[in-house]
Amino acid sequence: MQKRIAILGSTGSIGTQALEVIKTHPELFSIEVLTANNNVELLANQAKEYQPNVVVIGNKEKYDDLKSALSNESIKIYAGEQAIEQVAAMSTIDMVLTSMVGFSGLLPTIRAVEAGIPVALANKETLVVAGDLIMELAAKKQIPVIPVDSEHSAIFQCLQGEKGNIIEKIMLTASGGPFRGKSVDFLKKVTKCQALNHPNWKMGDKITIDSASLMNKGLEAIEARWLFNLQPDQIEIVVHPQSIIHSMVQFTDGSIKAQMGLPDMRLPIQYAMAFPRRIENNFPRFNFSDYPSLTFEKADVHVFKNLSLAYEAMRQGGNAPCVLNAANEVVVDAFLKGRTGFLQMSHIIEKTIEKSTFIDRPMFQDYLETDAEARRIAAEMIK
Ligand SMILES: NC(=O)C1=CN([C@@H]2O[C@H](COP(=O)(O)OP(=O)(O)OC[C@H]3O[C@@H](n4cnc5c(N)ncnc54)[C@H](OP(=O)(O)O)[C@@H]3O)[C@@H](O)[C@H]2O)C=CC1
Ligand SMILES: CC(=O)[C@@H](O)[C@H](O)COP(=O)(O)O
Ligand SMILES: [Mn+2]
Repeated sequence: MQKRIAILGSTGSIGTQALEVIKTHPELFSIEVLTANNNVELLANQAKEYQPNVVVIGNKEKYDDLKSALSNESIKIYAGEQAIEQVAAMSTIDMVLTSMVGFSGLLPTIRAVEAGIPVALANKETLVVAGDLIMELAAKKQIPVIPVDSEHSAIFQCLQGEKGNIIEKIMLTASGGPFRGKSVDFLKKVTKCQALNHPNWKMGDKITIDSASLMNKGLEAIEARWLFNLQPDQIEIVVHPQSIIHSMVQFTDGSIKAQMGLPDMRLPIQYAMAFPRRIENNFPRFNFSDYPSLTFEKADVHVFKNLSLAYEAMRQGGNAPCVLNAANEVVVDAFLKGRTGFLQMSHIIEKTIEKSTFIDRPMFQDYLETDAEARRIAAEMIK
């Protein structure tokens, strides 16, 4: 029986790789829903090839273009944020892959979980913003949230077969990004082009900038906290420039399990979609002789302030990670548009956290308001 998949963000890096996996395994997966924000051309081509029941374009202004591109197909076409939310809860879906970027993933993820649909979660920002509410809802509904993010997939894989409260700590590996080992002086002058040049992974622009600033690792620590029910002190960052060990779990008896392989997101995507099965593929295999040394370092939290900011927000709790995320989305967008410098990003995030209203025990509406307030505050500092 095929698993009917909804891919939210099918035109992005994760979305297109998920479609590659699905294409190789038509006996296991079919596409029920595809969504994108602006990229009508790619969405329409994907729809023609994979014949989903429904496609949605987030930007309503693109609806007519999508409709005419798909005029010869019998595919339902919708537009707008709310339509994405609604399709994420369709009863004909067996799994939602959240591969849209940023805060935009929050509401569709909640709708999917509310509707009792298992989630393969790539969109880490969703858990950074409201991990407490989402994991509580998922537990209540007994719905699996299966990580796609490579580090979290690694931990999830290490935990298979283990029982009880057995995690002493986890070690999230970080490549260190394109600026590993560089000084503050160097970072003052780095360009968008340099920051987008990730040493090991080809990803969307937003996460690539996050990797360069180490905010990605901060967001991943918060993501791990919620996925695996950990305290901040149980989450350690280990810089591993080769990105071969995708993360590790140290158990209460001191034993460490690691998951490793070449950096290829198709593997964690496939693992999440096929879970609990492991399925075959012909992805390139890791060969030890190609990597005579796998190395490990400490992260430089003085140069890469984002990592400390994220840990502080995680420790502070409440709506602080939501503020951090919103400010980060604003500054990354500004950096990509050449409107702020690389180091200013951390400065603006720090100031936004200082100026935002702290809420100790936020409800869902508080998160929406926090996100809006933090975006306003951060944007003011970019003008
Ligand atoms: N890329 C990777 O290897 C990894 C990514 N992740 C996480 O996965 C998520 C996706 O990353 P990635 O694939 O790199 O991102 P991309 O930028 O490549 O793709 C983002 C996708 O989301 C859509 N999208 C963007 N904004 C909106 C919006 N406001 N509303 C609806 N849809 C939107 C885009 O549509 P359009 O093309 O039309 O703009 C596109 O389909 C992120 O949260 C990232 O942190 C995690 C681990 C690895
Ligand atoms: C592929 C993936 O999961 C990314 O989140 C990756 O981890 C980014 O690399 P960094 O370790 O440089 O952040
Ligand atoms: Mn990752």
